Amino acid sequence: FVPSSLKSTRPTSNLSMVSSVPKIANGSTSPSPSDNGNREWSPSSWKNAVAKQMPVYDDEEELENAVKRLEGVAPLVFAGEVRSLHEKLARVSQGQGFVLMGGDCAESFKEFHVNHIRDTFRVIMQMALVMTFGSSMPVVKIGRMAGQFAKPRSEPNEVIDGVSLPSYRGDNVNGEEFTPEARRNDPNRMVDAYYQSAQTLNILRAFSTGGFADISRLHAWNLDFVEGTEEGSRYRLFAGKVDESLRFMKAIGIDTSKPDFTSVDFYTAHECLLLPYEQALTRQDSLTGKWYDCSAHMLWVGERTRDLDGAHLEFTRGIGNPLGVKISDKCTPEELIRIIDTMNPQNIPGKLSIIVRMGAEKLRKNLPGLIRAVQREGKAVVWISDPVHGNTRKTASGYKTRDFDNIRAELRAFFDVHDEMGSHPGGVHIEMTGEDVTECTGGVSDVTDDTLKHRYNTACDPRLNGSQALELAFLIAERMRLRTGLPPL
Ligand SMILES: O=C[C@H](O)[C@H](O)COP(=O)(O)O
Ligand SMILES: C=C(OP(=O)(O)O)C(=O)O
Ligand SMILES: [Mn+2]
Repeated sequence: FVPSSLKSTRPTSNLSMVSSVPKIANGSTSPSPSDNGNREWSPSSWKNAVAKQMPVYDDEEELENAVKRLEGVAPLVFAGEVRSLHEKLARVSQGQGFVLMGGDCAESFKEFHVNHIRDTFRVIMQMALVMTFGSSMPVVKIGRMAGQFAKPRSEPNEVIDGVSLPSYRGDNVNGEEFTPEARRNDPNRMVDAYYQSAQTLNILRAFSTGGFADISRLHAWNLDFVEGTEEGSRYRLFAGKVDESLRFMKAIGIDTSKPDFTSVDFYTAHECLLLPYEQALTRQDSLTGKWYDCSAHMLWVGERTRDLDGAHLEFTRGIGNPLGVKISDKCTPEELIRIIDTMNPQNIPGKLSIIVRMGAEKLRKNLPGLIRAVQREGKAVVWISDPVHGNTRKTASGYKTRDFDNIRAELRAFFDVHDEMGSHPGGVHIEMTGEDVTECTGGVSDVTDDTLKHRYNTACDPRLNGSQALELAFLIAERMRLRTGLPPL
């Protein structure tokens, strides 16, 4: 199955996208019409709309120079990869598969290390294995990685002991440290973020195809700190069953050393927030004339910037990548349909994912109406649950945290509502890390308000640790299993 828009696309060589680099700093790029809607679109047409959450830079020339440098760098992803993700998402929109998106709330310069990337990648692989084996459905694996830097904030300023400074907006904008120097918006950080993303993607590609993801090595994927937990034992039990299946396959003559068994398709995504960066990485495919944002395979627009007449929808409506949009309880069914019409005017399956994040209670109340509107209008979307962003709370001692029970409750509500509505629960989007952090409370790892301080390392929102993430994977596998008519695990 291939989405119709992709069928008509002539095959491109990977190099076809590095041609024609748009100029943006001086606004001299002549807009070329996009086939995505009737209005003229260009990589810089977002500048005519209101861009919320955008850092203001105090030195225009410094910004222009940084953007120029980025216009000259190599794209991080290529058209063929983007299309292969699109095809997989199209299948999910038709009920065949499940999306797993996960990674840090904010990648940081300080936390950058190959072990950090490896551990997150490994937990995503473990989760995917549990979900695929448990549900007998393909799982599309997407990392919130290699570009997830910019953060929208609730407050423009942060006040500590009577001192007010601009809020931290992600390492590609300013620094976390509470000093005027660190909190200055520095456009050169975009260039640093690009190079870090390139390194991250390089090692992710190596992990995906170089043997690390070989399914016969899955016992080696165990994480030390998951070992002693109930999730660890459940995972080992699963790994044993998969091993047995592999031995059976070998016995009947299937070659399990083939790439199907030894490598995985792994994609990247991040919030499309910092538009000068995204614009500079947007390149035109010389064969098809389509524009792609080559900073990631998939981009999503956040809850705070999804205004119909805003810059973020203007930018994303013109790019060929699969898109997502975050939706809270503030979004009405009518508004959702207008967002869909803007971001996916041709109603191409797999093009748009609706990432719902509102907390269990509000979700049970609001999601049915949103699904009903989508069904009535015949829109092809992928429904994804982000069960973390609607469940953030502050502890008495000031830590931002999330309770595992609330996250699990939102995920259950998501599955329940889709069961009632006859629609397909298409995926999950979580903030997680493979490390043994103490940022979210509860779950088998039993973090409490008092122990949050032990390993609270996040640069922004609290992440699930490896065992909490695995626990969610088992829950998802169980629910998907029931839907496919398989007996409980
Ligand atoms: O990751 C999402 C947002 O950037 C984050 O939740 C905002 O957090 P804040 O409410 O502390 O600004
Ligand atoms: C900013 C984020 O989410 P939302 O737009 O849902 O608040 C995020 O995913 O980090
Ligand atoms: Mn977040």
